[in-house]
Amino acid sequence: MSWLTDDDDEAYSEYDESSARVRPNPKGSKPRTKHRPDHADAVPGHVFTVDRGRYGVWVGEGTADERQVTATKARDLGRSPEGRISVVPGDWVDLVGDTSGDEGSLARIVRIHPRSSLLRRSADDTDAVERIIVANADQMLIVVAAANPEPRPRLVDRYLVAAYDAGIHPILCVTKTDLADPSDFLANFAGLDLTIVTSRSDAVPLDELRALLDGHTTVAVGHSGVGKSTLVNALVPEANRATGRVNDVTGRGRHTSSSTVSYRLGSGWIVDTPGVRSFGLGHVDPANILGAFGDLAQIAKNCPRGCTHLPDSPDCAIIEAVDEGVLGESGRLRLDSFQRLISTLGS
Ligand SMILES: Nc1nc2c(ncn2[C@@H]2O[C@H](COP(=O)(O)OP(=O)(O)OP(=O)(O)O)[C@@H](O)[C@H]2O)c(=O)[nH]1
Ligand SMILES: [Zn+2]
Repeated sequence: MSWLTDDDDEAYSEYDESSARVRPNPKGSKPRTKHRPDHADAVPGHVFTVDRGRYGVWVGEGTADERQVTATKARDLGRSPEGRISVVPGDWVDLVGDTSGDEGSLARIVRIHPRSSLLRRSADDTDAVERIIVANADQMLIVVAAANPEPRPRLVDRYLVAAYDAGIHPILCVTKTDLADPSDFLANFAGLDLTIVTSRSDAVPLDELRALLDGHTTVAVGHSGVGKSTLVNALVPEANRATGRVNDVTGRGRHTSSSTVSYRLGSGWIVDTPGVRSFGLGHVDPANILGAFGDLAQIAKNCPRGCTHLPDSPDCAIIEAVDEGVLGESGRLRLDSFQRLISTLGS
């Protein structure tokens, strides 16, 4: 299956929205950017936030010249045969114009460096139009509360699918463990390839989280009100993300943080996304979803060719294994998750 291979550009080519192509193996080939206007004086930078056509870019990171530059997108960057090109947090870009970072100065982004990953979502499952959330992330921190709001395994499944589809390693962080014991909820994810951390605001496991995040670009996702901002603020005090109160009646948080921002964390980055309420997967190839269910994928090797693994599939090895109790009750739940997701995508 192509999603498993590191060096398979073809698997990604249909998703290319731009001349800045996804290059799954960062150490592989040369940059493939087709449009190469000769901006010999361009300087590289790292996009940390985007706000209404203005891009916040770190330039000269780690040097005495380190500065934050505000930039726009050059017009020729916007004209690509494949369609509109978006620049997103996490992108490495080349800048021309006034790159001083002085008050009121404005630079222009003329190139996007090849991306090692792209995390996308569509508005809903039937919508193939996708939005890119972040580029170059290699980890996803899925934040979910043990209670208030109640954890939803299905939502986590969806994040997992998006992560695996993008080749990003998921970490599940359960917050508010002072309010409820997350064991039953976590049983849903037994056997999956993901790292699990538990947290409570009066005892955030900072050392554990920092060790997991250091050296990585980690995109933090989670439903509004789960305590993601609280977590980001604990990890990156200067982030100063707005934290909101969860409505006691509905369990829903207010939309308190609105733009995606990338913060430095040790030698890595944490990218905080605004309360993503919907996580449509209209752009995902159903064949890739099995990747989020490692134990099922293993068993699926014994399925008949072309097996959809849906309830009516004849001789499906996964269904048989679950019926025989090989994967226990949690295996049944995961098969259920998996089937729900592929049938949602197929409709
Ligand atoms: N009891 C308890 N409350 C928490 C914990 N973490 C966060 N909260 C509270 O939960 C509410 C929501 O926290 P936020 O950090 O704003 O949640 P968020 O996920 O960033 O929400 P948005 O900003 O809306 O995206 C706040 O009132 C927090 O004080 C925790 O571990 N335990
Ligand atoms: Zn099958």
